[in-house]
Amino acid sequence: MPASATPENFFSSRLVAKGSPLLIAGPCSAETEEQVLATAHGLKALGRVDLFRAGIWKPRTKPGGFEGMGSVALPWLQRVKVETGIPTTVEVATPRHVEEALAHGIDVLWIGARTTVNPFAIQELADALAGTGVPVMVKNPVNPDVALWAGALERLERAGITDLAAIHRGFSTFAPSRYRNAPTWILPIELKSRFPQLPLICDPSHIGGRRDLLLPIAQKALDLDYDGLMIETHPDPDKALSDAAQQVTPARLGEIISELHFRYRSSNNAEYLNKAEELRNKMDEADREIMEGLARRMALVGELAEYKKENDVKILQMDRWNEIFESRQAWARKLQVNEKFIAELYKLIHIESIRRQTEIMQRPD
Ligand SMILES: O=C(O)C(=O)C[C@]1(C(=O)O)C=C[C@@H](O)C=C1
Repeated sequence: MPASATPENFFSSRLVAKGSPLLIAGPCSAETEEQVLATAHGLKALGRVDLFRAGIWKPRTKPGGFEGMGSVALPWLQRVKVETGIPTTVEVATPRHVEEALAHGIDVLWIGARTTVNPFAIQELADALAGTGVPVMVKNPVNPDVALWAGALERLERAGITDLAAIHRGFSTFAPSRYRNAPTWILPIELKSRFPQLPLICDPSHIGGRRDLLLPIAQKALDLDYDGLMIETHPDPDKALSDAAQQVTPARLGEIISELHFRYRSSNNAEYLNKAEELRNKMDEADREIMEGLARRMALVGELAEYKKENDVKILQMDRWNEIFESRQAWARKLQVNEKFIAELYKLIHIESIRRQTEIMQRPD
């Protein structure tokens, strides 16, 4: 997938040159020329912003909200680049957006979560982008579907757009959550394992939806080896026309960045390497024991299934299952293992046990 670092590759070359995560910042929406320039100069003063973002065309959930200033705001971004030297990025959702953004010298484009879900829209964008050589960032689709995210990246790559990055902005969910969009970290990790060279950027503003969550989310992303952060900033966040609760001033962004702890991928310290290896060996042993325990359990399930079959007894035993489900969580509490994790693990074990028993019950004698 996406090309490895070449000098003209926007993301990789900046990452290599900087040696630390990329920082993308700017307002959720461009509202006025003054607001855009005030934000940009505030960010310039931090001295570490790599890319200035602003929403020009805003896909809103409900009609009647602020839908962005549209093309009139593009010259404001041109001024940002001239006055601060920071390259700019906007969200594009249609071929017309691509054309207008490129005509105004926008350096990088991003595709939003509501567009990534739609392969027709992505294909139209890929066709419009073909041959432009413009760097593109692809946000995750709103629904937790890593294949759609990967599919969008592949469509762009097939159109010859190889200067790509992915943005993790969280996923919609019905379940109550402290987040605006559930991070579901396992999905970006899955994307990373499919495309190891692809820069991965976290958008804590859309995941958290609240200023106080920016720091912990950004820290977690850095600890998960993300390559960059995109954080919304506004000179007067409470008065922002969109997403007021999640925006921070450029000065606050500076504080957040200084509070972040930048860790290393690994260490050359011999003592660390020895100790890590020793602990990993012990973890290998623990995993082998877990596996042996699971194999023993599944063999017992098989024996029980044969016996049930002989005696015409059903697979599902709700009382026994409830007892197991409760008692294993109690054991977890006692052993200080995360109860929710054990609950999820036992749901999987139950499903596997049922699958195994079904196989035995339905096997012709
Ligand atoms: O105890 C049983 O009857 C089983 O079938 C075993 C088992 C389990 O794996 O623990 C599986 C299915 C039942 O719903 C309850 C428990």
